Amino acid sequence: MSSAPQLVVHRDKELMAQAAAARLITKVVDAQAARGSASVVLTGGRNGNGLLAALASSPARDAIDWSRLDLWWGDERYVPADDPERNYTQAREALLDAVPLDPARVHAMPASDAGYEDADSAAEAYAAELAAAARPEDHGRVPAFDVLMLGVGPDTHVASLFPEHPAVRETERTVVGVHGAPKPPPTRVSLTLPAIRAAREVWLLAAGEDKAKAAAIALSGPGEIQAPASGAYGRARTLWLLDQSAASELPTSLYPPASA
Ligand SMILES: O=C1O[C@H](COP(=O)(O)O)[C@@H](O)[C@H](O)[C@H]1O
Repeated sequence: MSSAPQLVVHRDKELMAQAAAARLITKVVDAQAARGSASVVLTGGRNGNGLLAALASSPARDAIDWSRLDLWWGDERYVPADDPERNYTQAREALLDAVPLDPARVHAMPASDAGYEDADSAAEAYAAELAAAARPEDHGRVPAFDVLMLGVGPDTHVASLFPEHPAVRETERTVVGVHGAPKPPPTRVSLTLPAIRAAREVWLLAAGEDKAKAAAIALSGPGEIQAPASGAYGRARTLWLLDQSAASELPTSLYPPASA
């Protein structure tokens, strides 16, 4: 099952971050009410961190039972644990250090000094962690994440799946080591498209002028090898959350007139 993308366009990136944070709170609260716990995959990058910061400053964040939330990552820069470029470190600064999470449910991807031989072995270990968390009803090797968020890069990359790169062609493994990424740092660990597509909902975040071309290309239907963002979809829903700048090169037929 896959879902056609739905688009929501907000006035600017601040409003987009606040609205997406509100949407995430509701989604997590609903999943916890329905299933006891919720699982969310975080993204790195400016838009993802903006959303986390908006969540941190929202009074409604207390509606979430943080102890019953599993957090995973879509990708990680393969750098030492104390490197400020790590997506995990940036997420901690934006939100995670301020909320009462259960540390056993915070599934950071390994740092380069965590004792693995290389990014490929680190990826294998993360794939094993995901497989161990998948329940029989998830029907796969990764949990059926409630929400998986992806920041869309200006070149249409999502997670660490870059256009024409070997990682975006992966059809078997759920997590791979990425070598020679065009955006620094060159070595990374990333979920693959098959793992991303196991999520119930995939949310693609694109705010800012530098995302306009990427959104237009990804939503105009090229293949996922050329535009990885176009291959990211959820089983129940695929949602593009944009601001007007990022939507400026889209045909207006793709979304209703911009709201707030
Ligand atoms: O390097 C990365 O970049 C993308 C997008 O980042 P942005 O700053 O252009 O919004 C992000 O989705 C990914 O997680 C991250 O590792």
